Amino acid sequence: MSLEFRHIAHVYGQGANRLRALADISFTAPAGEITCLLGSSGCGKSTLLNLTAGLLEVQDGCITLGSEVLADPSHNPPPEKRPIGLVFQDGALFPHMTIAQNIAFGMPPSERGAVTEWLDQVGLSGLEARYPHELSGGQQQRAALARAMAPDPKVLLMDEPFASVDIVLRRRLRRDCRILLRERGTTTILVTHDPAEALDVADRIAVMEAGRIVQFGTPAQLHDAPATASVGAIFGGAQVISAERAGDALQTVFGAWPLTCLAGDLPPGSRFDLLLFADHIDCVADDQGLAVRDVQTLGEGYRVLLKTGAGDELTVETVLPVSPDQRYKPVPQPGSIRAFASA
Ligand SMILES: Nc1ncnc2c1ncn2[C@@H]1O[C@H](COP(=O)(O)OP(=O)(O)OP(=O)(O)O)[C@@H](O)[C@H]1O
Repeated sequence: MSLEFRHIAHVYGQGANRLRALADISFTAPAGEITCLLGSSGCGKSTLLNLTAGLLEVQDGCITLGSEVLADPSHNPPPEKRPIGLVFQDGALFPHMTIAQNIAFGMPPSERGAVTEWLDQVGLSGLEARYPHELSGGQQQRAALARAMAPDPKVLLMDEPFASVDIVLRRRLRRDCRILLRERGTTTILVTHDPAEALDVADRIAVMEAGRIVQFGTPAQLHDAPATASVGAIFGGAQVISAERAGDALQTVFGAWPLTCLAGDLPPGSRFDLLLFADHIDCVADDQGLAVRDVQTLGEGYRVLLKTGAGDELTVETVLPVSPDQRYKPVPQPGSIRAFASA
């Protein structure tokens, strides 16, 4: 079943403490897909998740599940009355119950025989009699996932579910989770601030900034036609810098670059956000250029951090050797930069 958000707004506090956390959020998380809410800290991801779970009351707008209203200002059922499973960052297993008891919690008594299957599905066979503190962080997250999914919820909400496990295990957990969710066709919303994680697991991504959806689409749609420079910067190695038009050039803190470095036309206006990639910028020795702050050796070539006198930094990648004592001018390759009207 698809989960649809229509014109959701949310305010915390009153008077001088009033804070608008969400404004006019509308999108549909398609049935059986994984939709990621991606954005930096404080952009409103958890608020939207908590409104869906019933941990917060919907003040404005409407959330529907399939053809039914899940919540609106006149109808805010408590979490236990919603067909929703929840997984948080720390797993939040019941500490006084064994892993088997945790997974069985919420399952109808007639189906509790399936606990063994769930233990197998999440790779915890043989650990059913252990208590949560006797498992590793990753194993606890697997148990939390099984507990949330065992009652067969129509929707699964996950808030930074892999954040507390180390990077190697995180990749495996993500992969296992993605496979399991796809197999079961569970409509899932996953909150993350990590673009790599969103790209790794998401069928769709809702990019959030300051309480709004900046863009909603598949990873390919976001890659091919980013709505803003910051959406484009989700993809590895991208940098965003400000520029102004100065005749036939773009003036930046790193120098003036010809309009021929643009991919496509310059949008209307005079101030722009430029999206550029480190491996599309050449590094030209120039005594009037920028100082080298750091050089990192890559498999082939070097990643160089250049710095202006005012402290602005730009990363470039080059196959030519770079001397830390030499100054360099960064020169973007023709057709390599995308320009967006500055907000
Ligand atoms: N209970 C609350 N009372 C007042 N303000 C709150 C409350 N909860 C969240 N906020 C504020 O609402 C805004 C959105 O918070 P929210 O937790 O939804 O963001 P987030 O994107 O999930 O952030 P993070 O990634 O850090 O968890 C922030 O400015 C936050 O300070």
